[in-house]
Amino acid sequence: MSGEGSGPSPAVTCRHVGATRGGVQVLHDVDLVVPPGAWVSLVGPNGSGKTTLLHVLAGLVPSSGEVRIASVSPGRAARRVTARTVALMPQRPVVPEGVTVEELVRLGRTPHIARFGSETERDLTIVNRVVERLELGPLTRRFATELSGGELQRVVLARALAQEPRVLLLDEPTSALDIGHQQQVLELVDSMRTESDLTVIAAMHDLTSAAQYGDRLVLLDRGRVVADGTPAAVLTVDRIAQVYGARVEILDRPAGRAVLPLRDPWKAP
Ligand SMILES: Nc1ncnc2c1ncn2[C@@H]1O[C@H](COP(=O)(O)OP(=O)(O)OP(=O)(O)O)[C@@H](O)[C@H]1O
Repeated sequence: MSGEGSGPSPAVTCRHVGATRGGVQVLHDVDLVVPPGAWVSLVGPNGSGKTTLLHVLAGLVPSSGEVRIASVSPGRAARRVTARTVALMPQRPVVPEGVTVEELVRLGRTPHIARFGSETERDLTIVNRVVERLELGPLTRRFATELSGGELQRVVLARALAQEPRVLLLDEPTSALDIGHQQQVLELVDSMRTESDLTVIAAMHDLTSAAQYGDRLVLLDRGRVVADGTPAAVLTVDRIAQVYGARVEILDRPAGRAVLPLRDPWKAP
């Protein structure tokens, strides 16, 4: 599962990566090699370091060890170069006042526009295509600050996709979405992944979605990778009990592994 060997160059390489937040070490010795076109679901309890790892990969948080996205070192390369290679859909997007949905999505093209240049026909075509695929047409003239949480989440994903990155980092991409939009968004990302060899690394709390969309799961616990493999290898009843302190049943379905939370039968009415 490492993606090493004689295949294509990895899309993502982390070797012995560590990171501190507020003076505390929150990532320890993370090794991760991801081939182009893979979907890696990053799972783990609250505070286990998922967002920190995504921010390290996006070059937003300094780290020790080696980090490469394609041939770019995100913490060291110029921001524009990094932003043409890797896009982050943040968990808590910050939206400036007075910016419309269309303007926000168009901001995704900024790293591709020459300094002092303006948008080309191609930039506008890409923005329109993303808006159409996420069915955002009716929202384009609205102010982004006035959207619902789920609407904003889809707009922020559109901005990241308009960036045309090689690697897309998603931080809880469906946390504010209803069940229909969850499926729509995850299917869309998956089809863009297969169409354009996009590499996806998605932090997800929903273990069923993580297993059904990810061909590989990386489980973090207290800043360390404690399991890395197929959903079937990583998601076991015992491991979920140990890492999350949760009681679950595992269901194997044609679409993949499903994780069903169960109430303690002694406490149920
Ligand atoms: N800016 C910060 N300053 C200080 N500590 C931080 C900061 N950001 C994160 N941390 C701490 O780093 C640790 C890892 O946080 P992180 O957000 O990466 O976890 P997570 O797995 O994404 O959590 P969640 O599932 O709750 O979103 C936590 O203990 C968190 O409190």
